[in-house]
Amino acid sequence: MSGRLASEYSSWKKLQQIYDTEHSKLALRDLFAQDPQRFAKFSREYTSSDDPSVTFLLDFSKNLITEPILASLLDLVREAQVEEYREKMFNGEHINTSEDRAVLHVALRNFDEFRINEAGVDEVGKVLAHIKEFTESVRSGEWKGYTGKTINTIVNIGIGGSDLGPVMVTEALKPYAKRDLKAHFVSNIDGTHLAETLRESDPETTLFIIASKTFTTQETITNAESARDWFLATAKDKAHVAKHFVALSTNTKAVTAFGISESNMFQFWDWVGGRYSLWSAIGLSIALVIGYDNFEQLLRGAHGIDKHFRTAPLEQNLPVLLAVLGIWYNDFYGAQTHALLPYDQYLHKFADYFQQGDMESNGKSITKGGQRVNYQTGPIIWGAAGTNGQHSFYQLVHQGTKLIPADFLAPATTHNPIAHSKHHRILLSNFFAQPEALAFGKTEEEVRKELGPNASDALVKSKIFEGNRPSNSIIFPLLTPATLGALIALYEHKIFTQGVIWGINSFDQMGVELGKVLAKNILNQLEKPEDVKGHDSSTTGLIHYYQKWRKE
Ligand SMILES: O=P(O)(O)OC[C@H]1O[C@H](O)[C@H](O)[C@@H](O)[C@@H]1O
Repeated sequence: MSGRLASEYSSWKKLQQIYDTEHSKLALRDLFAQDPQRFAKFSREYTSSDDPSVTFLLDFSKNLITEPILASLLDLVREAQVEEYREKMFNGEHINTSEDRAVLHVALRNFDEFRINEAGVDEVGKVLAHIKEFTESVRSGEWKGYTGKTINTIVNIGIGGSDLGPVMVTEALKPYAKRDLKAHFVSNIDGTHLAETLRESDPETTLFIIASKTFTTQETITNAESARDWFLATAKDKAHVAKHFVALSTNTKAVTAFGISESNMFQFWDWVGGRYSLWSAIGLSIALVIGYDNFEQLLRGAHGIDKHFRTAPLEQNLPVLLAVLGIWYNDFYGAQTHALLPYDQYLHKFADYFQQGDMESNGKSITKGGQRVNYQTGPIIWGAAGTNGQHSFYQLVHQGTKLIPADFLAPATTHNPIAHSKHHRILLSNFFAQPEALAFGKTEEEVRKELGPNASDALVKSKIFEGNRPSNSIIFPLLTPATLGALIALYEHKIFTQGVIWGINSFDQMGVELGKVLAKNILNQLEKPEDVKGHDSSTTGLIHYYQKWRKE
């Protein structure tokens, strides 16, 4: 990010030229046939320097690249000064320029490395100790509700980054969960979300965790107030709130005004972006569910990738490699989306999580210098756990008109080896088969041979798989807390690298504001038709229609 548009870099221009002259000739079938070393050249194994059990293989050989293309992509990384910006991030420089903030989620999991001079960084250890002490007291049953009963239900109330990380991680690490502690996550302002959760909860044994960086988010505060009303309808005395409500926030004033005492507040800081906050106090629900030690493992796993990202040469640097491959398709091939396809039921929220992680970070069209970009920025992230997706949208991925680069992720071993791991072998056979089918397809000749001489042309054509559809495969031994931490950090730094190349600020989210402001105004106009003012005819018509039906 040098103040210039990415498209002005000579490496970008070179990539455009390579694309124009070579892309029609780039065929995975040929590339593999020509080079028996292709897998060896285009795959890397990561092993954490702290903990050898945290390891995975990234195979990116099924991408539409050659060694010169990869070299040019890495030149782009250099020309965009990604390494300099990476240092700025780790050093706590205020790279979130629009909000004048440091971007230091890496400091939350920094167990041994670097020193940063930023308010709050020194307190990270203190907050972790608070999380440890509190989670141990709740999990052991020492912490009692207002009638002396132990807590058996937690309800995290938060939205966006104060919800998605804890949801994704507690699902992913269910094998490590304390099974007699039920965890619910209420995010939506739709009263249904809270009502259905409260139906399953008992005020005497439920702990509410109000998770909000700003403590001003309309959804969260409204849900928290209604939860408090529900609690007090039984508990009566406001003093009992202290045993059943804690807050995770940067805003002490608003937390205490809500009625939660500072001692029941877990602090974090403005240099933790919402979508990067699961490593902070926002992870309290994770620590409650899987225990503090496992939570710390999650952080340590991420820290291992931080060190890798910071020190590995670009050719070996996994987040950088994922980033440039994404740029190749997004900016030169015109791919609009990127699919995350974990072959692991426990990772069924992984794509949801990175929808915010990636799209809120890189869904920008103005550079840090205020210029409109003339290229594509962040991709649309989507996906679902395998093999379910295969029975729904894979048809389009294999034979549709769109190019959909995808990451396939899978654990080599399972936490649930039922039927002697038969399920897992079937799952993995699909994990191996899908990228193979996407890359190599099925030729007309192969289809004709299979169908025999009497098959109609139309039938033959409908069964052809063009192939040449790129993917990455990531395989790891087992989904442990530390491995999950490493995988999340891998994608965080991929997103960072892409943002720097595109010259955008990956750490603000101005695009979510306008709708909020309009909703506030409309909320005041919902009562009477004559109040509905200042809108277009469509919005006015919709509100009027609602008013015909509204009950209270
Ligand atoms: O944690 P909070 O302050 O309640 O914010 C919750 C979420 O809402 C905002 O609108 C942002 O778009 C998200 O980045 C954020 O994670």
